[in-house]
Amino acid sequence: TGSSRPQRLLKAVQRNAAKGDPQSVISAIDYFCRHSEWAMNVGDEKGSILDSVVSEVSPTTALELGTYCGYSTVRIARLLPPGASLITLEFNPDYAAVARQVIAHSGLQDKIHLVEGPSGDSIPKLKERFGITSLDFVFLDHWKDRYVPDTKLLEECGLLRKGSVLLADNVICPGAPEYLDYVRNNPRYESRYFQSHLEYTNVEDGLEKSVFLG
Ligand SMILES: Cn1ncc2cc([C@H](O)c3cccc(CNC(=O)c4cc(-c5ccc(F)cc5)cc(O)c4O)c3)ccc21
Ligand SMILES: [Mg+2]
Repeated sequence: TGSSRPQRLLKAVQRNAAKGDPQSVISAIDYFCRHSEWAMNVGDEKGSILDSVVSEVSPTTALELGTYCGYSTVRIARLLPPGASLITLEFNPDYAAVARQVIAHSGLQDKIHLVEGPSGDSIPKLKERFGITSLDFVFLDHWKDRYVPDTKLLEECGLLRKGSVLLADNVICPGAPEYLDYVRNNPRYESRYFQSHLEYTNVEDGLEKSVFLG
């Protein structure tokens, strides 16, 4: 049978991006998604907002929920300070296989730990598995109905500390209404909405940045 969209996206990276050059990997994916096939990467417009938040936080330990093809994984990892690392969770083995190759092409594999499996299973094991005490930054981009349960799970596992920053994709499209309700009406979070557009379109979407107050 034929190739999948993630596999075609990977081919575009391998053909058009320079090995070891994260920016060229990002540009190759954005070009492919604008001119060949739309794919659910955070994209360049929301990606610039992601970049500014990651740069501001400069996390030592970062977590991403939902790797997909590794586009935002590379975007985040390229901005990490020396010695910092990004853990990214992906349950779909086909997506994980493509993401590993996209990450390898970028040359950032030493800063990234891709864990295969559902977030609900992996989150409780992060402390023991990676020897972390808390997370400085979390990017939520997996199933939108998992944003609230996984945020509660991060709290329960003691993975958030005063100042931990959560950044959630797609809070308008496809939408995460329960999540917006949770973080905006919770005294333990200080939230702010960054208006933007759905990747590669002019449909409204945005990112919600929420700081855990402890
Ligand atoms: C539990 N667990 N643990 C790890 C983990 C990892 C995954 C996968 O990475 C995965 C698979 C399928 C869907 C998603 C969520 N993403 C989306 O659904 C999305 C949609 C659109 C959009 C917007 C408009 C449309 F018309 C169509 C799609 C735009 C976007 O940016 C998205 O992120 C994530 C899933 C559950 C997981
Ligand atoms: Mg998304």
